[in-house]
Amino acid sequence: MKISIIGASGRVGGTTAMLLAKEPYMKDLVLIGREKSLNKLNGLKADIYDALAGARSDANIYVSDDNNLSILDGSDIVIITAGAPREDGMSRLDLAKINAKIVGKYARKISEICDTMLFIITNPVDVMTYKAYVSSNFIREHVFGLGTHLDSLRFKVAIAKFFKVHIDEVRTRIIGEHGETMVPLISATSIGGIPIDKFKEFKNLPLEKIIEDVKTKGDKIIRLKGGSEFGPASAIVNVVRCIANNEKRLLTLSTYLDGEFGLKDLCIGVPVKIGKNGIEEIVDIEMSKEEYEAFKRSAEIIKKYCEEVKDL
Ligand SMILES: NC(=O)c1ccc[n+]([C@@H]2O[C@H](COP(=O)([O-])OP(=O)(O)OC[C@H]3O[C@@H](n4cnc5c(N)ncnc54)[C@H](O)[C@@H]3O)[C@@H](O)[C@H]2O)c1
Repeated sequence: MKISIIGASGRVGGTTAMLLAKEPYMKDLVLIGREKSLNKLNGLKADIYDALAGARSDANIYVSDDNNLSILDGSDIVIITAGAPREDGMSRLDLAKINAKIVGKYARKISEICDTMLFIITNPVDVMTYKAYVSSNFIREHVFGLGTHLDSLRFKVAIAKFFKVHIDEVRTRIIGEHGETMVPLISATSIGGIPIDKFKEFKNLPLEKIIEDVKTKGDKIIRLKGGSEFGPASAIVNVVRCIANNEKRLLTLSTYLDGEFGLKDLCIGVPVKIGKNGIEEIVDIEMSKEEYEAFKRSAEIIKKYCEEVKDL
């Protein structure tokens, strides 16, 4: 596979590059950054090559600045992690507007160069996925964002630790915004195939605290070590692996809705089947009344932001 990363000089882009280069299906990995990041990207390339022999990977790594995006031609997937960090006094909408210009510009240019899949990581990720979709001429199956996949993984770990079971026994997901209004789907949570609320210990599960921890996990990691990278990069590789191996797993990614779940013209985290064709199905599940109400509230907030950035 040929996979390109725009924003590879950053934390998430760099760690994703390292993890991806070791995957068995990787043939060509392209690292893109701004001109001023070229030294860093070349250092990253040299460092990753050192790691490949032990991993028995013979992937090729290429580096380019973003003035030469034609190198993206032939990419199966282009991952966008480029974005400005939130600064003091900046609202989420301020950041959304700045990053929408960056993501929109790249999405438009990429769609002029090649037919590929766009995988958006830049925050606010639902709004950026929408901006990438409307700025490119790609079909919606080929434009998706990391959405609440990482949040779902964080929730899964917390449940496994509480019930003291192996992580693989837990099935769960969080849908909605990758942000404050995310919605945990207890109705879709099971341990060893048994609905979680059938367990006696369920009544002691500190659900509100766990959800608050999931919501603030990113901020906590930023405070403690400057930013998260292993979690997001591993979540990104999960998704890429599904596409590379045509795994058809049900993950929770941000995708463009056109009537599913009663919603239109926004991108939001929902269960999707993912395989070699990208988003192969939006899984329009039933949820409890309370969950659906919370999901709709989450969608309203994202939609407002999408409208603000649509024509930037
Ligand atoms: N969706 C998720 O679950 C999730 C998880 C973690 C991080 N993120 C987001 O991913 C993005 C990257 O995070 P990070 O920790 O790697 O950040 P970072 O600051 O380490 O890296 C950002 C990258 O963007 C580039 N960049 C900055 N301004 C740019 C501009 N104007 N034009 C082009 N490129 C520019 C930087 O050079 C760098 O390569 C952020 O938006 C972050 O919020 C999303």
